[in-house]
Amino acid sequence: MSDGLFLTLEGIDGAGKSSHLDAMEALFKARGRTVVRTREPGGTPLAETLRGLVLEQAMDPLAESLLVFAARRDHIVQVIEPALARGDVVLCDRFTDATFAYQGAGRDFDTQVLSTLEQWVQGGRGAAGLLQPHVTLWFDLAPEIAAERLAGARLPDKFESQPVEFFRRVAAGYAARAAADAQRFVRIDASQTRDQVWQQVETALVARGALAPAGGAAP
Ligand SMILES: Nc1ncnc2c1ncn2[C@@H]1O[C@H](COP(=O)(O)OP(=O)(O)OP(=O)(O)O)[C@@H](O)[C@H]1O
Ligand SMILES: Cc1cn([C@H]2C[C@H](O)[C@@H](COP(=O)(O)O)O2)c(=O)[nH]c1=O
Repeated sequence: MSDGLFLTLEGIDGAGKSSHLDAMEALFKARGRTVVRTREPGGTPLAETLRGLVLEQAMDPLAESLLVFAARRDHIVQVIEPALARGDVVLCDRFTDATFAYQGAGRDFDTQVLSTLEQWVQGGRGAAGLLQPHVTLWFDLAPEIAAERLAGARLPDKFESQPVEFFRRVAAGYAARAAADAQRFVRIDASQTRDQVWQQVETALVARGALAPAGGAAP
C-alpha cells in the first residue's frame, strides 16, 4: 500500500462532525495532499441509492445492516481502495463503526453477524488484513445536547427521529468500539465551542502523525 490515509469521523447525529470537514480538507490540501471527501452510507451512485432507502424506509435490522454493508462494499471497491492506492487522503463521514453503533447497539442487532459482514466486506486483502481507517475521530456528545442542536436545523430523517434512548445506546456503542480499539480512535469532546472542537481535531491529527507529508511518518 502507498501513503494513503484513511480518516473517518463518527458520532451520534448532531454531534457536529460534518461542521469540520471543510477545514480538515483545507488542512490536508495546504500540505499538498489530494483529498477524497466522501460519506457512508454513500459515496458512489449505487451506495447513494441505498442510502436513500436506509434513511427513508422502515426495515428490520438485518435488512438495514445488509444494505449498509452492500453500500460499503461498492464504496470500498469503487472509491476508497483506489484512492488509498494513489496515496490520497480519504476523509469519510462515518464507516463501519456506525454500523456497530446504530444497528448493533442502537437496534440491538447481533454483533457477531455484523463482524461476519465486516470480514466479508472489508477482508479479502490477504496479508493486508481487514480494511480499517488509520484514524477515527469520535465526536462524543450527550444525546440531549445533540437533539437540541438538531432541533430546527433540518427535517429529521429516520434515524434523527429516534428517541433519546436510542441515541444513548448508539453513544454507548461508540464508546465500546473506541475502548476496543484505542489506538485507532481519538475521542473529541464535542460539547465545546466549534473553535475548541476544531483545536482538538487539529491536535489529534498532529498527534497521530496524519499531517506528515506523504512519504513521511506512517499514520
Ligand atoms: N460545537 C458546536 N456548538 C454548537 N453547535 C454546533 C457545534 N458544532 C456543530 N453545531 C451545530 O449542530 C448542528 C449539527 O452539526 P453537524 O451537522 O456538523 O453534525 P453531524 O455530526 O454532522 O450530524 P449528522 O451526523 O446528523 O449529519 C448544526 O446545526 C451545527 O451548526
Ligand atoms: C454508515 C451508517 C450510518 N448510519 C446512519 C447514521 C446516520 O443517522 C445516517 C447517516 O446520516 P448522516 O447525516 O450522513 O450522518 O445513517 C447507520 O445507521 N449505519 C451505518 O452503517
